[in-house]
Amino acid sequence: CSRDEGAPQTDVASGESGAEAAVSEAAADPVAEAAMLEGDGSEWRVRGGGYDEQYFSPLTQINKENVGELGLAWVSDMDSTRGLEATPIVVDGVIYVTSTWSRVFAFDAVSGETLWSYDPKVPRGIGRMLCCDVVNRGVAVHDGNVFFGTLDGRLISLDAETGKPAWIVDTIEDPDRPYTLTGAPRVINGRVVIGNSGADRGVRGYVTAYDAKTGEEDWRFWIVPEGPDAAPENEDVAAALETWPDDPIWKGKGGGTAWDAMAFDPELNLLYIGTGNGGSWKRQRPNDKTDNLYVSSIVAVDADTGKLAWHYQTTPGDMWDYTATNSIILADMEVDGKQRKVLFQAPKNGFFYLLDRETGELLGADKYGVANWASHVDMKTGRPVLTEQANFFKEDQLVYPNPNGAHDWQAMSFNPQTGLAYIPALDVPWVQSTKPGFRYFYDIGVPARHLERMTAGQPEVEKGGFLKAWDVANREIKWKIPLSTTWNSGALTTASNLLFHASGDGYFSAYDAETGERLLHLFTGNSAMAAPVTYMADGVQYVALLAGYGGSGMITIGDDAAVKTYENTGRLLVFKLGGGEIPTPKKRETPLGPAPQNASLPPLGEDKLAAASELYLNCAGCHSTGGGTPMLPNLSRVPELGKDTFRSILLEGALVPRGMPNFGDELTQEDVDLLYEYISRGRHNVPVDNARWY
Ligand SMILES: O=C(O)c1cc(C(=O)O)c2c(n1)C(=O)C(=O)c1cc(C(=O)O)[nH]c1-2
Repeated sequence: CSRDEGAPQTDVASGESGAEAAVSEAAADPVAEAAMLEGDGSEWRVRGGGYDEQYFSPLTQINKENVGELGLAWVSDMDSTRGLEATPIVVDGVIYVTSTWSRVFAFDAVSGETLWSYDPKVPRGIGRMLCCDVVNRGVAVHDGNVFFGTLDGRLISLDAETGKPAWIVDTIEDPDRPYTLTGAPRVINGRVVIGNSGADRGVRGYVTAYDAKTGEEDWRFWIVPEGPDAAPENEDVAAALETWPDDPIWKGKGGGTAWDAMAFDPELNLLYIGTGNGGSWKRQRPNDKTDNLYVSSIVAVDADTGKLAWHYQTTPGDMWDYTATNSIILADMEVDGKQRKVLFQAPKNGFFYLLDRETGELLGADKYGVANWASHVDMKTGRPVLTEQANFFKEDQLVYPNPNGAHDWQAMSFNPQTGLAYIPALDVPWVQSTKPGFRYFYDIGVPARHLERMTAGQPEVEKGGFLKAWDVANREIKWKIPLSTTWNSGALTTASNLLFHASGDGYFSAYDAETGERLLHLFTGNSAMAAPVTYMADGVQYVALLAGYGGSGMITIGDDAAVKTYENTGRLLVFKLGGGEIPTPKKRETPLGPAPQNASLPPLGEDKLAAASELYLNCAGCHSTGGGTPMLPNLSRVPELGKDTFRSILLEGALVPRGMPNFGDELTQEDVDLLYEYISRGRHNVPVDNARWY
């Protein structure tokens, strides 16, 4: 990690009335504050449209009859060709949104004019530490300030009007550990709450609350213990420690990082946090005996103290990257004849969980996707009943879901009128293996094989990407829409019973939220991942979509993805009734796909080829195989650069300023020369065994 480059400064202003006074003042009436933030829906002030994270808007100007008339109001270039994941936040006529490399933009919500932008100058070498692209999931806006996290772990408060920093704090506990940060902060009771990322590389996850006025740290919730020999910080950590093995190997690396979902109930004053996978997917945590709390869990903490109220672990002793960081939605509804305050989640593991959010009582756990790692959840114990496929140590098993889950971070939405939750879902298997593979994972090999080969002879399931409507109270799928790509956008639903969604094939669509009938199908030419939002300005309802493909879908896009034909030009697209034509991004000069191998060079020989393809796994995590990814340069141009330049890129970091990390500490010159020969022969264009997830 090159944290020394452009190192974060701590610049904590001392608030006039002191941290405590500021926090308690803002917390005076959390219920009234939550109602104010949700308002009448004309703004989109908090991430999910409200603290309940429903991604539901009460706006009705756009309805089933007129939605077909949507066209472009304005479009803004996000200066990015990689993944864009932010939910736009709309306050006082301004849209605040983040781009790649944790940059923030403020646009006039009506004209699209750029009001200001802020670049925190994240050290570009950090790309190597990230599991899933140089993404950011957006800002929080509160009381005249814009808060956001940076890839290198800073939390920054900007003046909402000018974009100038008010304070900057470093949220990273230990700069020598491979922490990163991609999630959006939430402002709750006058505190800015933020988690972090890096579980796959071995960090100890935590969530911290800072005073919104001053940046002073107020409380921290440790998701996992430090290690078997370390004194627990408090009784919640002590309780968690009981569920970990007495083996120093997981020390400091337990994982559980909270990198996306949070929701808040102001009446109960409980903050709900979704936690991530274990720091090692296997081996180091003998999970047959230990649950590894609070990994892959929903934890409810007191919003003023960070003290645990209850927890529910969706995947005890997780070994499959089955994070529970996915959307957590709060609603009040009748379940089995009883009115309940519920919370629900469709985490990666394929089960839809319905909980009483006051107590954590499990009310339902039902498969919403294909999941063969567990047969069912025992409603008495709340635990999944594992199948043979769950055995990590048995080679070549086809497991559903894969590590992108049956649903990843893309926002699920909930319409209280239809009672349906809309899940951007995928049913795609993978093959887990303990053989060495991607070196990216700090201690394990998790290669995958070709889906076609591995699924031969397996029972047929309908694989692919879907938009699924889940009846929350009745605990069943109502309908699902098949999509031609597996990696698609978050969902938005409105009081007109509309459902908005964008797919990887470049279409922005609206559906009847009751039936799933498609009412709008607009070609934008952009593959999108982030959730659309809606707002009103000067009596006009707008729908905004941030579009730019990447994230962990970067190496797994389907053949129909628009980014194969069009440039992955990051854009904020804003629609209104009677709007205009949508200009598509520029077409690629050569559509992406496997390029020919170079037959003019002598073959490498079996041993060298095997060694080179193993080395290439270092590259494949981002650059993929079979012709490269749409987000990063196609390595077929490497021979044009020549061997010396290739060496200087990999061993000296010549392209670090452009986001290509330096591998000088890991690869030798001999390795690099071998890679050069491999790529020069076009071998990286051959989709090799073990080099793709699916
Ligand atoms: O364990 C982690 O800390 C962590 C972090 C992130 C991230 O910060 O983006 C992702 C994941 N895990 C992950 O498991 C995952 O599927 C994922 C997808 C994406 C994305 O942006 O598309 N990020 C992440």
